[in-house]
Amino acid sequence: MASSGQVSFKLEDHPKLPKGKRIAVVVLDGWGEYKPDQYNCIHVAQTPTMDSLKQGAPDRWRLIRAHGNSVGLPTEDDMGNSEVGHNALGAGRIFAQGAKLVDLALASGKIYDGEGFKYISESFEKGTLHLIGLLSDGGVHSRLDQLQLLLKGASERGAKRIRVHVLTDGRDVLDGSSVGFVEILENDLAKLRGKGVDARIASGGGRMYVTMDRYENDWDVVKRGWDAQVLGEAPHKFKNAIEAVKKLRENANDQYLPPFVIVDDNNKAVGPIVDGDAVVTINFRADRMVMLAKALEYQDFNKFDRIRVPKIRYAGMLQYDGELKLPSCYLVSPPEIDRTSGEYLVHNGVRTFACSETVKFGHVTFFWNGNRSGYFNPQMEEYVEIPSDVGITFNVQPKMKALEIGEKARDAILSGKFDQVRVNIPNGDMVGHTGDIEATVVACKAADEAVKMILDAIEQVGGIYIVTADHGNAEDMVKRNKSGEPLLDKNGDLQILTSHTCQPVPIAIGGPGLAPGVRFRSDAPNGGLANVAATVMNLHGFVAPNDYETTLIEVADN
Ligand SMILES: O=C(O)[C@H](O)COP(=O)(O)O
Ligand SMILES: [Mn+2]
Ligand SMILES: [Mn+2]
Repeated sequence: MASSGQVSFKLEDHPKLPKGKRIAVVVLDGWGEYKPDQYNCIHVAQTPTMDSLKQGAPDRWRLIRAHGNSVGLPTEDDMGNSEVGHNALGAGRIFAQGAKLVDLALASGKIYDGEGFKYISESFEKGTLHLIGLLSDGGVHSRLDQLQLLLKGASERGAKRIRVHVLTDGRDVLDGSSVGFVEILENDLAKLRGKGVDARIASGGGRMYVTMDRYENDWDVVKRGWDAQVLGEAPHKFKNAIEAVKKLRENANDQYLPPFVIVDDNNKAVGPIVDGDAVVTINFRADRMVMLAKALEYQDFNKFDRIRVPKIRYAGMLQYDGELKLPSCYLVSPPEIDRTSGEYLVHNGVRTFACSETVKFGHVTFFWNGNRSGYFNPQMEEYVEIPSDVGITFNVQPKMKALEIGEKARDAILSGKFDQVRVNIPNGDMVGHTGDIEATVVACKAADEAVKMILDAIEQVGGIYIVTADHGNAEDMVKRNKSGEPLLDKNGDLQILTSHTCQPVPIAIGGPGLAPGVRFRSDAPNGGLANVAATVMNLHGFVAPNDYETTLIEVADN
């Protein structure tokens, strides 16, 4: 992080816009714009506040891009996600993201020349190489093709015994697709065995129930993974991973499969992690790997009883937390997201409040600040986390903590202690991921109510609001063919889309504090999430740094 040294954080005054307005920055998670049909939960739900903002188009409401190249992803087919979305929103520039950086490092072979790979390869002679991560082609946290290349590359460079610990997806990809991904992986491992490499799947489980918790919401999730991956213990034992996933899917979907271990003919786990082994967590995205990284790396650790702590060589696919330097070894350097808008604004006297509930808390803090935990200046900032419900799927509580987030934001706005009040409202996304259409409609209504609460407070204090989203999700809940018609599966059932989408997201500005003449420019039709930071800086009365993506607003002469 270039937070000191040569960098000047002084921002120039905006020639026309005043300082000192209270500004609410509202991010609706998973709230895109799509055609209004019965699978568009935002359309079906009662969302009077968001609907009313739309009336301000084109001057005060428009759409912006939130996927593909506009957020630093490898291709235009890549849907947006929270990490890249909030990185772009907060940093004001487009950085090549983890997915792309790993692609490049694998394609050039540089991944094998780095310190991280050298470090783990010292275990190849005597130990086992364990690869742990999300098994899908979702491209949000990891990608199957990258795992396949790494398996090939590591075995060609001396790994003789490899164990893969798979986490099934069904969240960034269709539910049920896990079987196919395990089959592809098994096929690759069989080929490696044909070449004399002892390569097998050792354990597994569904990502939301095993290992991939985030922001310390529920350490039991990580413990279940630890028990299977490290200790070789799980309630379900199978000889074969394809059979395991098929069987466990009878009672759970891909995201929530219980943990299992693969055992040999003597019922002994084939791949616990032991002294002398190497471990790589293959996800490039940070949030859902940080907790496991801590368990693998920290000597002092009290979040759960690890029972046995093997002496391993551990590397992340990337370094997941730049501030904590976690993990200390990694295969690919993460994007260097420096000089984020949060850091600039704090240096220019903007007192900031950020809030969400646990499952999205790091989005408006950690991701917003360029994958950096902690405050830039604790005197100027306050980050409030509202504890999320634990141990449930959010279709059961689709309102989540939206109103509590709204209340905290309202109070922060009214208190007069902050110039910027920033929130993430999670409902559309978290409930959208469950694939439950009815619940997602309830979720969208609750999110809209939270927005109203915040806008009302802005109205009271003569402030400004900017409302946007990080990517699509709730606006389309079915898989479609190229002409946009819903697709059915082989049983004739609708194929429910649990993942994000590639749709654009809305952005709206307003409030009594908005200076007369402020409107969206018409000459930035391709504007995306990265243009928001400069826009927010303008509304605070500053000009954004030169290398930031351009502002979305202009001040028309009246
Ligand atoms: O981690 C998740 O929940 C999904 O893979 C992506 O959702 P998010 O990018 O909105 O967090
Ligand atoms: Mn999101
Ligand atoms: Mn999501």
